[in-house]
Amino acid sequence: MLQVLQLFKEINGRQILNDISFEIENGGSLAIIGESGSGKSTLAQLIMALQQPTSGQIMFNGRSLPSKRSKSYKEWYRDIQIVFQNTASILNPAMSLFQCLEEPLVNFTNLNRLERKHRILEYLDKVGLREDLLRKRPGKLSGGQYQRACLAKALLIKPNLLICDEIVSGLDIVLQQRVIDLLKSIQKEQGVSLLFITHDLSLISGLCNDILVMKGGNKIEQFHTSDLHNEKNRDAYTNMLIKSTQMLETTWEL
Ligand SMILES: Nc1ncnc2c1ncn2[C@@H]1O[C@H](COP(=O)(O)OP(=O)(O)OP(=O)(O)O)[C@@H](O)[C@H]1O
Repeated sequence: MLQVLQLFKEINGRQILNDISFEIENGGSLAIIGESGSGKSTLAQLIMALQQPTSGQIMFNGRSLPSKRSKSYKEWYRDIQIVFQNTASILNPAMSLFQCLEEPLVNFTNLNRLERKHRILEYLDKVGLREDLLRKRPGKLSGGQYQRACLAKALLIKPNLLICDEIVSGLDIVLQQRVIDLLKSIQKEQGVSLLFITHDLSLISGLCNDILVMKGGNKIEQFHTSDLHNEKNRDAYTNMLIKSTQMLETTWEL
């Protein structure tokens, strides 16, 4: 279980996160929504131990957040994987896609060469990429292929928690749906917990059990996804986000 307790983050005297607490049960899924600059990515970076909080606690399956230099960092990083919005630097441009995907398997598993190859082919298929792409350098992949390759890289070591930070924002609507469907089936098959960060409410239904709304570094509210449209119980800010999503969808249909 992931537990985030009274988390504060200050950068250059500015409060970026202000008393954030939430939990994700093993196999559970939480969407974090909020406008640009609300602190969503900073929160993800803290959970990945890429930055340290000013105060507060992050626990995963009973262990505390390690510092990046500590021995337990490797274990933390094996259990929690992240796919970023801006993925351009995730895959080493000097390696083939096969080498990029093999790297985490070498670092985090005891699989032999043949087993690694099978695992890579299995996940390549899951994300809908062709085998012949494995010989290519990441720079030769299209944006959608690159994003899906990053997802395969994060998933093939079978993490317990996957953090997705705006991972479908740059994709067209067909690819967006494909990635969402993939996440749903991976959740079902592997029981991976999911923290799905987005500013787009329309992506969440059927994917996440709970929604946490953030604004200006503060947690506005958290509720079950089925209560999203229960307008009377929702904060005015959440209702405003819902309305703006509906307006965008209507414009799209016209
Ligand atoms: N290293 C940093 N130095 C200074 N300010 C920072 C730093 N990192 C984040 N911020 C500020 O913290 C606030 C929250 O940023 P963050 O990227 O976490 O928000 P976000 O909700 O993920 O936004 P987006 O959806 O646009 O990615 C922003 O105002 C940002 O400018």
